[in-house]
Amino acid sequence: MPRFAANLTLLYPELPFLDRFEAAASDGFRGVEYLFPYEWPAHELQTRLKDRHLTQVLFNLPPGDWAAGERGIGCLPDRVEEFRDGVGRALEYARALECTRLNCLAGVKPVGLDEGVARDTLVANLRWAAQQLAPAGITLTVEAINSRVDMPGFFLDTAEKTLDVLAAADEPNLALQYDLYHMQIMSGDLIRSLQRYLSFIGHIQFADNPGRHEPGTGEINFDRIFSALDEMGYSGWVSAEYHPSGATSASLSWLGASS
Ligand SMILES: O=C(O)C(=O)[C@@H](O)CO
Ligand SMILES: [Mg+2]
Repeated sequence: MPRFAANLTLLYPELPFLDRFEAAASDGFRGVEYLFPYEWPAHELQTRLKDRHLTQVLFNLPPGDWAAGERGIGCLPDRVEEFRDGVGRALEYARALECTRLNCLAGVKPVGLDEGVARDTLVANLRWAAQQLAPAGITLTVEAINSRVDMPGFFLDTAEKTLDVLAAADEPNLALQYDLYHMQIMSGDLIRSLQRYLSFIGHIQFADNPGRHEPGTGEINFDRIFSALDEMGYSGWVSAEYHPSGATSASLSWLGASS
């Protein structure tokens, strides 16, 4: 079965954030991720990881003003300096947390911004960021996020668009972040698409659809998908990034069934 990680931003909402590491380890997770580490001192996070022998699997580059609705600044031509500062900040945390994977959010394209300008900006930003991160052994993933339900206007909303941008940026440490929940909404045909894009995938996340809750609450056949990932030889992390429909530990029967 795949190596499962817990997304601590979405899982264990019943606990204060810093207590979620302990809870995830007690439930059997060996890896954790979360959206952003930046509001906590790195040493606080380091201690939680070390105490429970957890691997920090991934976190996102700074996304701009998240509270104001920004969802990344990678495609915004007037924010390149801020993007570059964010890469430096993320690198400091990644070093402290021994994290070898960062994710870049492309952002929502403002209505008046030319598509080509947004794409060129993103390609140049990704190339620059990948080159900064490579000496530290870090892979930069780029996530395709559905623009139908969760992030209207998100610039990269399909695996195909994301791979096109990655090919243009053309750096060896760039990869696709494949979130089964978003891809089910945008295109479906999940197993065939995982097979097709396997060599470009650097990280996988999941939630059932509709609802973005745990496996078994929606239409996705997770037993079949997890087996298929094994059959394909996928050896990376697969992170649970869902809103538990009740207490988190009670939502993990998929983990028990698979370990
Ligand atoms: O919304 C998602 O899906 C995510 O993975 C967030 O971390 C934004 O990247
Ligand atoms: Mg995701």
